[in-house]
Amino acid sequence: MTILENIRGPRDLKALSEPELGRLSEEIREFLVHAVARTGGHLGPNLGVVELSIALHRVFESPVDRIVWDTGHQSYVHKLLTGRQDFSKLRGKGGLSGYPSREESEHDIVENSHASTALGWADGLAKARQVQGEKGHVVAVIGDGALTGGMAWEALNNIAAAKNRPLIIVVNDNERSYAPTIGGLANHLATLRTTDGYEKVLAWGKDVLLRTPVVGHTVYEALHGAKKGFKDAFAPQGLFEDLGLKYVGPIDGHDIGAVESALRRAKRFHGPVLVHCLTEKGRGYEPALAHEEDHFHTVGVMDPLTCEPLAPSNGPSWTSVFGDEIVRIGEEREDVVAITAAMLHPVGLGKFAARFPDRVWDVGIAEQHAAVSAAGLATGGVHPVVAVYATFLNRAFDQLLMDVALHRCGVTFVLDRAGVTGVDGASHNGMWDMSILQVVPGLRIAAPRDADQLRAQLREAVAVDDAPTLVRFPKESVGPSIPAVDRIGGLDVLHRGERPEVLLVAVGVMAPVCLQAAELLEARGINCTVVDPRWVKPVDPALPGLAAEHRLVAVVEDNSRAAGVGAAVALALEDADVDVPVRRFGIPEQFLAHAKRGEVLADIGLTPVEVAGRISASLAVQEPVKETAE
Ligand SMILES: Cc1ncc(C[n+]2csc(CCOP(=O)(O)OP(=O)(O)O)c2C)c(N)n1
Ligand SMILES: CC(=O)[C@@H](O)[C@H](O)COP(=O)(O)O
Ligand SMILES: [Mg+2]
Repeated sequence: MTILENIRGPRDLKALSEPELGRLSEEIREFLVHAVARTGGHLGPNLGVVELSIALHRVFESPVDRIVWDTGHQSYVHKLLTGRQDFSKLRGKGGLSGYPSREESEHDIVENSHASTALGWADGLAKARQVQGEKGHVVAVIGDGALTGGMAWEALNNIAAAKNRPLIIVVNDNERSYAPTIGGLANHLATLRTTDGYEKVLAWGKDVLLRTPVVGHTVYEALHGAKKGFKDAFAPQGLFEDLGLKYVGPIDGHDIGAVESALRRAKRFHGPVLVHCLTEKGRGYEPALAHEEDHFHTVGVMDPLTCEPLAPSNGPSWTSVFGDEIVRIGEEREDVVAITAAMLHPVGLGKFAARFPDRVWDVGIAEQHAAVSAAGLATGGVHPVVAVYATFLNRAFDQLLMDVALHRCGVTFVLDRAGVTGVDGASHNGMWDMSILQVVPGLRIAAPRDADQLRAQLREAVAVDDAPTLVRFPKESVGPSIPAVDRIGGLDVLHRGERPEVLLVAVGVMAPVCLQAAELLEARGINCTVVDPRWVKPVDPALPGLAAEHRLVAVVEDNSRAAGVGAAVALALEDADVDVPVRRFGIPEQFLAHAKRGEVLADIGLTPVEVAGRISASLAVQEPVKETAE
């Protein structure tokens, strides 16, 4: 039995000796590399928090002490130490989530994988403790990347104001988001990282002075309580101390003893305290440390020895098609610039950045700033392309509405991971964009069905300079091109049956589903028309008239059913006094459990069989069409 196998819960950590803790760290790293290589997941971030997680669970008494993980992608070690060691189906259907999960454990609190929220959660938890007179510590673990998010500073502003409300912030500073963390904060953290003199002097002072009879203790207390000036001489605390937080660090985040000592000091402090831990993303696994792009932030299924991907590639991804086309556009249009929120490569801007380094900005994990800055860029005379994952645009809704759209700024948003993403769980699905953005006046939304359409719609989008535009596509390989057989208004006709009864409106990647559903229906004698609107907002003016020629309209989208494209089409028919029934196929108003994208789509009925079945059933209950006299 390994030491790790004997850890059933945090209590089992308390009695381990220093050598045993060292062995445990090695066992955990060995476990992580092999387990995550088998399933895919956040290998780099978790290799970086092995000692930190062990120290946290030795010093604090979770779940009475509340430990909140920001973003939560780095909670695998926490899971291993809190009774969850079956990683065989990590992020898979019925297996462990890749993020904290209340359903899995009482030790887990925040399931939201959107960064920069942990300090806000901790602020609330600490206030609740204080109001109820409850004992127990509140600890928030936040990465240096997540600290670049505005919400973290809103929380810090509140936390620092409450001098008598204990709250411990552990900054897991590995100097990276995916890429090296950017901005003034990153530079400040770097300053703190390189001036650890104060801690060393303090450690020396404690060691020597406390052994010095009579005066030693007094001198040590004086040293320890030294004014800010003394401390600044060794480690300019600046930012955090000026905010009113006690700063402890920088601490070697891979030295369990040092981290424990710092956490115990923080524990004794009756107010907000920040413990700055220096860690290494990918620690202990050379291929991760050598991976300059992101230190194996997320890996697919791979051979742990060679790091060769083992999952079959099904051809180019939507991301790569976007990444190549935006470079071509950048060659033709000097005014096109790009913005990423700490995800340059994941959103496909790596090639653009290499080609046009002065025309791309990484704003940190700051989607709201990205949108407002884009409004400024557009007003300043250039055309910004803001590339983010669909789910993360949610937090920039107000900025898109009130800064970009209200001022009719020519900004193009490119949403990757739109629709069901699957393995990253509920908060990662890009399922809300085409619902919440329906209410943005002037915004135009495109959903390409294949690579050719992505290229074309992206070009159409960046050509608009007096309104925001948005192009969205999913996390999967791009399928084969789907040619149009006709065009009606702005609608691409993909299929036109004889005397069709059903109009299938295929939104983006749902085109193959609709074409297969049409085949199934026609096998039952129900002929269909299948159209791809390309631009789903505003609804194409030709759609109501086309709908009027059919008995039923079915809108199929990889987006929430509520207030989605289907709802917009129904409204357009109503406004045109076209009383043809509309059936909406999309994602139900649920938080979807983690599973593969295909599994989730099947579970929610976004398959040809389900769509055809529902349409057939709808027609069956309709009044039969009266045959008009010949
Ligand atoms: C709002 C938001 N934007 C982007 C992401 C994507 N994302 C996940 S982890 C990560 C980097 C986090 O860096 P850091 O907080 O330093 O944690 P580390 O991975 O270094 O441990 C990013 C950008 C996210 N989860 N949330
Ligand atoms: C935690 C987080 O938000 C990202 O790391 C995300 O998990 C990446 O998702 P992809 O694997 O789809 O790029
Ligand atoms: Mg980091």
